[in-house]
Amino acid sequence: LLPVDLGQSRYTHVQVFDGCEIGCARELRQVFEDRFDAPRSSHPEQYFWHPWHVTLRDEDFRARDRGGSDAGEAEASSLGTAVAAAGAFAALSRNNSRRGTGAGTQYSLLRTPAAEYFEGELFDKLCVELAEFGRTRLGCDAFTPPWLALYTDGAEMNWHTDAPHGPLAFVLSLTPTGTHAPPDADHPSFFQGGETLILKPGVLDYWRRFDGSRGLEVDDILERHDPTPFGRIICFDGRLPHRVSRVEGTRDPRRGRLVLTGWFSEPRTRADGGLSDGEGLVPEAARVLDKALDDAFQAFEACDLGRVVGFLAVRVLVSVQGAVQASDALCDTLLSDPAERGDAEDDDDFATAPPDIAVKTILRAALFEATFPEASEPTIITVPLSFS
Ligand SMILES: O=C(O)CCC(=O)C(=O)O
Ligand SMILES: [Fe+2]
Repeated sequence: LLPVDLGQSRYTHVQVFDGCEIGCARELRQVFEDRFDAPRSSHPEQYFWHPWHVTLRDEDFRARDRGGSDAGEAEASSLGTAVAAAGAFAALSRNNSRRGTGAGTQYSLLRTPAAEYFEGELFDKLCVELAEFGRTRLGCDAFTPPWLALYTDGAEMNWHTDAPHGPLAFVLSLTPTGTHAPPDADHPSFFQGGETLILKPGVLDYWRRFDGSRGLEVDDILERHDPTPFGRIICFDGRLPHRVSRVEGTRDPRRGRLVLTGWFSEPRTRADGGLSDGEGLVPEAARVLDKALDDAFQAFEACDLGRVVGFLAVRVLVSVQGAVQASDALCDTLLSDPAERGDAEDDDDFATAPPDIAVKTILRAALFEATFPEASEPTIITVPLSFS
């Protein structure tokens, strides 16, 4: 589990945070509840929801080709549009030959941009808290405009990936504890399903160490994350195929699955403490960090490591004397390209292929060699590194 010393860090595809990481979660929920207070009258705020429904019929593929919900268009306009187009586009293979399934559902749920649904002040608070959560827990303090998504009976998100959106997807549960239970659970619930299902990373490397002596069952293939308890945050590598299982049961929005979702994105270096200039590092310290990173990158090249892809957020602790005392991974989705990885490794774990580990070992060494300026108090630096 992260954070852990860089030398020990391994690809971590999901991190789950229970407890009250987002302090305003209850207020967000309350706003949602309040909108049901007078069900027989009508207020403008009651009309925010968009029924997002994307099928596997030809027309919905054609709509994408026309640019209706297309990443090409999204890039040209706002980030919000990009997110709107996101799931649908990412879900469909870039290979245009996939056509004519004819029926079936890719996405079917209600959603609305959280920035529209919540009033300015509360939304600002949410953004501050999400940024703080991302910064301290994951090393990412920027995120795409979040969505509020509502699932009642029949709603689902079919299998897809979100590779282009940012290093980590997040799902904050605003679903009351106790409303959900898996099928065949011992206790009753308002709905079943609505779980975030993620294909296990090992399944994606299926043939590498194929064991024909043993059959796999659902828990060997999929990882399941329940939509409750309330306040849970699931952060995962959106490059992995994932879905939200179909909700069955309640049609009452108050008893369904309500989540706030988005992607942490555009990370930048942050510093807190003696060497901070408020956000980043003071120039003299920034030069030391740049030099250490430069050294590390030169060493990667000299070692001719294979291709490594993913995201690494490193938290560096610097003493008042300027010595590096710790370098921990907060977020680690680094993987080696199997095509360049060879078969030399003896580690059973798909995630622990050598080049990505070498990257971290080298980086750790370079950071520990750095000497930062002296300061009146220790400094915590968060360094986000994207490898592509
Ligand atoms: O709600 C979830 O658990 C996942 C949401 C998701 O995959 C998405 O919004 O792309
Ligand atoms: Fe997704």
